[in-house]
Parts: sequence; C-alpha cells; structure tokens
Amino acid sequence: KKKVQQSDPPRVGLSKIFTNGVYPEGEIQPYKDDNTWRTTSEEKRYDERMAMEDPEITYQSIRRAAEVHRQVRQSARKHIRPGMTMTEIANLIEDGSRALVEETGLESGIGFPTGLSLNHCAAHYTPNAGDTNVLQSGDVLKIDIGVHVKGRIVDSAFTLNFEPTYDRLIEAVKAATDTGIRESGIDVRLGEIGGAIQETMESYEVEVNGKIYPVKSIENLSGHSIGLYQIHGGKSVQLVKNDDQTKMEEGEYFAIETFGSTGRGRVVESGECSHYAKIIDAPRVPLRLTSAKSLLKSISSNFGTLPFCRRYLDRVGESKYLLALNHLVQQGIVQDYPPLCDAKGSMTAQFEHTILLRPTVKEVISRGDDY
Ligand SMILES: O=S(=O)(c1cccs1)N(Cc1ccc(F)cc1)Cc1ncn[nH]1
Ligand SMILES: [Mn+2]
Ligand SMILES: [Mn+2]
Ligand SMILES: [Mn+2]
Repeated sequence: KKKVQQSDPPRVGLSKIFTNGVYPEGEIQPYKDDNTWRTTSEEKRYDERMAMEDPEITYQSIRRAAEVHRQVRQSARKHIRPGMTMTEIANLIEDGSRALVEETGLESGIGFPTGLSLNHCAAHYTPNAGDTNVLQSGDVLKIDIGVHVKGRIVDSAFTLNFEPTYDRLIEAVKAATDTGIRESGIDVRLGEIGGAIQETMESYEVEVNGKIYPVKSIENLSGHSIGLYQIHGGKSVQLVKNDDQTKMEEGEYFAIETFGSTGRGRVVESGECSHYAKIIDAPRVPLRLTSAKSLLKSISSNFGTLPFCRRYLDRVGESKYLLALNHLVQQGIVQDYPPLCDAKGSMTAQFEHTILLRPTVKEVISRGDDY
C-alpha cells in the first residue's frame, strides 16, 4: 500500500497517515532523583499496562492530538509573516487543526481558541469578527494552540518574533518552561516548581535600545492540571516561589507554561473578551432570558465544557448573541477569560507543554524538534 504523505499546508487527516492507530510517544524523562525505582518496579509497570489498555485513558488519544499540534505549529511557523491579519493567522492554524484531527463533534477537534496574544498581552487574545489588526515586524506573538481527541486536550504554546530585539526574553522563557518540566514529578509539591521556574527566569536580562531589563516571571499567571474536556483541572503551578504544598499525582496531565516579562511581572484584564467556557459545576439557575436559554443549548452541544470564542459561535450559525452571552457570564454559567496584559510598552513571552505523569516515566507529550 502506498504511504500517504502530508500536504503543505497540512490538510491530510492523521488517521490516513498513522494507519495502525499508533502515534509517536512524546519525550520520555525519568523522574528526578528517582534513579530506577519507578522504571523497574513490577507494580508500576503493571499500572502502566492497565492505563494503556483502558480506552478512556488510552495514551493514543493525547498522542494523536500532540502530533496534530506539532504538524500545525510547524506550518504556522513557516507561513506566519508580518502583514498578515490576526484573523488570517487564526484561520490558517484552525483550518489545519480541524483537518488533521479530523474534527468530529465533541469526539475530536480544537481544544480551545487559538491564542495570538501580542507584545504586552500575554494570554487569551484571539480576534473577534471584524478585528482588522495586522501583525507587525516588531511584534512578539504568543501562539497558544489547543487540540483534543476524546476530551484529552494538548495545551502547548510558543513565541514568535521577526526581529532579534527580544531573543533573550524568549530564551529565558523557553529555559524556565524546561525547568518547570524537569522539576515536575509524582509527589512533587507545586510550590517547589514555582521557585525553580522563577530562579531560571530571573537569571536572564534583555537589552533593548541600550537599556537593560531584568526578565520577571509573571506572578499571577500559572500552569495547570488538565482534566477530561476540562482545560483547568483544579491545580495551578505558579511561576514564582510559593508554599503551595499540593502535590502532583500519578496519572495527572499538566500544562507547564511560563511567562516572562520586561514590565511589572503582573497582568491585568484588558480589552474586549473573546474567550469563554461553560463552568463545569455551574449552578442550574432558571434562565428567564429565552435567548440565553437557546445560546446555552448551542454552547453545550457544540463545545460542551471546552473553551470557545466568539468566532466559533459565528461559524456554528449563532448571531446577535452578545446580550445572551453576557447574561450567561453574569449568572455564573459561563466563565469569561478576557485578554491578560502587562504594562503597555512592556514585552511578554510564553512557552508551554503538556506533560503526563505516567506510573513509570514522565512523558512530555507535546515536545517536538522545534521546542
Ligand atoms: O489562564 S487559565 O485560565 C488558568 C491558568 C491556571 C488555572 S486556570 N488558562 C486555562 C485556559 C482558559 C481559557 C482557554 F481558552 C484556554 C485555557 C491557562 C491557559 N490559557 C491558555 N493556555 N493555557
Ligand atoms: Mn507552505
Ligand atoms: Mn495554552
Ligand atoms: Mn495552559
């Protein structure tokens, strides 16, 4: 049988390429100071075999999502250039993701809105309809892509620049994220990881037009555990030293993400909101507003508890939904996630990977040869 090749831009579904249903493993890291106990223990190897066989937690789902992520981001890096509108960039990425993951209802598809935060904005910006913003050559663009298969979400992000000014900032954040990944492990306290991330991050400085800026960890952003169809699983991994004694546990998925800044090292909500998500255990309040009732039905059937953005409502045929959407937010049924920005004029960068704490090893699921 002839081997099927991926197209450029990528549009061939991965099940046509990985015809045996086996997808590439991520980067395998032994647990730190664990020497070989977990890797060799019979009991742990048994636990792993059971996990592999359980259709609900099969590793193939998350690995398929990760391979989609790698191929889409490779194409993004190749094609995104100053002069493109943010909307063109979002569509380029999302068309690729939907095609490669072979989007099928809530079975597989986009994990959350494509983050395209610029410059002093660190997270949760994606264009709404009518956004005419154009990428500039001096911009620092955080590309945060989500892909899910059977509710297993890969949350991974990288930073693009087109001029060398902020190369050191980008280097600092890549190093800090790798520190966070290295320090993660079963029974590790979340506070310990925060301290290590901050130490790496703040060992860097960046020179901009003759002025030296120390790189700061953004103290009110964090990594997070990830659940089934649940981008935020309830545990947060801070980017600064703290005494959170909560431990990481075997079988948990984590998004290890760090953000560096030349500004205050703190973000505030700023600008028009695009990102939303149904709150998992939202109170069942009787909705008086009929339009809110029908919008909620559309959100539940199209996205479930996965985050979505206004463009996704547009594409499933919703219109004139803002009043209803704001009502759902105000009733505590839908969470809004406005853009999170440091001071105007400052610069922020992000790197993020999704890791899985397997019984025997730590797997950096979203690792590629790019980052
Ligand atoms: O800031 S978060 O809300 C958060 C961090 C810690 C606890 S909750 N957030 C989760 C999220 C929220 C909305 C989305 F559309 C996608 C993800 C982190 C994140 N944003 C992008 N990638 N990762
Ligand atoms: Mn091409
Ligand atoms: Mn992310
Ligand atoms: Mn994340």
